[in-house]
Amino acid sequence: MLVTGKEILVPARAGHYGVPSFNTNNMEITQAIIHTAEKLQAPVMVQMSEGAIKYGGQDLANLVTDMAQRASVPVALHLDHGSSYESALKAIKMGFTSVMIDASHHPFEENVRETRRVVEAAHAMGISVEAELGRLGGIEEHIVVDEKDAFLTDPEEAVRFVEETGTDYLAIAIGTSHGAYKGKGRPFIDHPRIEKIASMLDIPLVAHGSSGVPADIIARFRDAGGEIGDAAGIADEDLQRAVQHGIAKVNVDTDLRLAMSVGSREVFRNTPKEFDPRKWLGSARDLMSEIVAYKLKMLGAAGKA
Ligand SMILES: O=C(COP(=O)(O)O)NO
Ligand SMILES: [Ca+2]
Ligand code: NA
Ligand SMILES: [Zn+2]
Repeated sequence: MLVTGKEILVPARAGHYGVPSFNTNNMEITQAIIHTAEKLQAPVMVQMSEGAIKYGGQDLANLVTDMAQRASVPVALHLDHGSSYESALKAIKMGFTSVMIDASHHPFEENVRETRRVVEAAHAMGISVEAELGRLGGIEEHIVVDEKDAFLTDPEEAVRFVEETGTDYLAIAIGTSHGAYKGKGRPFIDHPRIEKIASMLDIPLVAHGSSGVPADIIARFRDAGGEIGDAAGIADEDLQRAVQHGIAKVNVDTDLRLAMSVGSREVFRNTPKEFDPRKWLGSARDLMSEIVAYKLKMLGAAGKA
C-alpha cells in the first residue's frame, strides 16, 4: 500500500531498525525494490531525485505509485534532495507521499525559513517532510560540497531546527557522503554524534550517502569492462549501530546503480550476439534484487511490514 514516509519511519525508529530508501529511474529498478520488499515482507521507500523526475517524469511517478498501491507492504514515494519549495509542491502534485527540502547549504535561518514553508504546505496536504541540517561531503546532485565545506550536524542546532520547522524527519551529516568514493578506506562515522542527536530528538533521523559500495560488485564492474577508482562505502556494522540509535531512513543510490551496470555489462560481455534488451535489463533487475534483499535484512526491515 502507498503510505507517507512518516507512517514507515516512525515505527522504524521506535523498532530500532532502518528502512532503506532506494533511488529509482525506471521500471526494473522499481520492480527490484518493491517486489523484493514484498518477498521479505519489509516496508520500503522508493525515492526519485529531481534528475529522475526530469528523466522519467509523471510516467515514472505513476509507475511507482501504481506499484506501491498494489504492493502487499507499505511503500512511500519520496522526493530526494528537493531543491526548492516549488520542486516539493510539484512532486506532491505528481503523487509523491514524502518530500525532502534540502536547504542545508544555506545559512541556518534561511534553511529554517525554506523548510518551514514546505512543512506547512505539505502537512496541509497530508504529506510528510524530510529536511537536512549539516553538509555531507561528496556530490549532491545540484551542488558539489567539497570536504572543507562539509560540516557535521550540531546536536543543539538540530533541536532548534526541528522545533522551528516542524519537519517530520531530519537528515544529519555524521560522516557519510554521496557517491562511490566515500573516503580512503573505511569512512569515519561519528557514532557519539548520532547518539547525542538521537537522545535529544525523537523524530526519525536520516542517513544519506549510505551505499556500501561492496568490493565484489566493484570487482565484477571492472571485470565486465567498467572503470572505477578505489571506491569505498559505508560498513554494514556502522549502519547497524546507527539504526540502533535513531537513524530510521538509509539512503541508497550508488549500490543499485553499480548493480544495474554490472548486471547489464556482464550480459554484453558474455553474450556479444545478444540483442534482446530483456536479457541485460533482466540480469540487472536480478542483481539489484539481490542487493535490495541484502539491505532489507542487514538493516532489520525484513519482516517488519
Ligand atoms: O544519499 C543518497 C545516496 O547515497 P549513495 O551515493 O551512498 O548511494 N541519496 O540521496
Ligand atoms: Ca544538503
Ligand atoms: Na532524501
Ligand atoms: Zn542524499
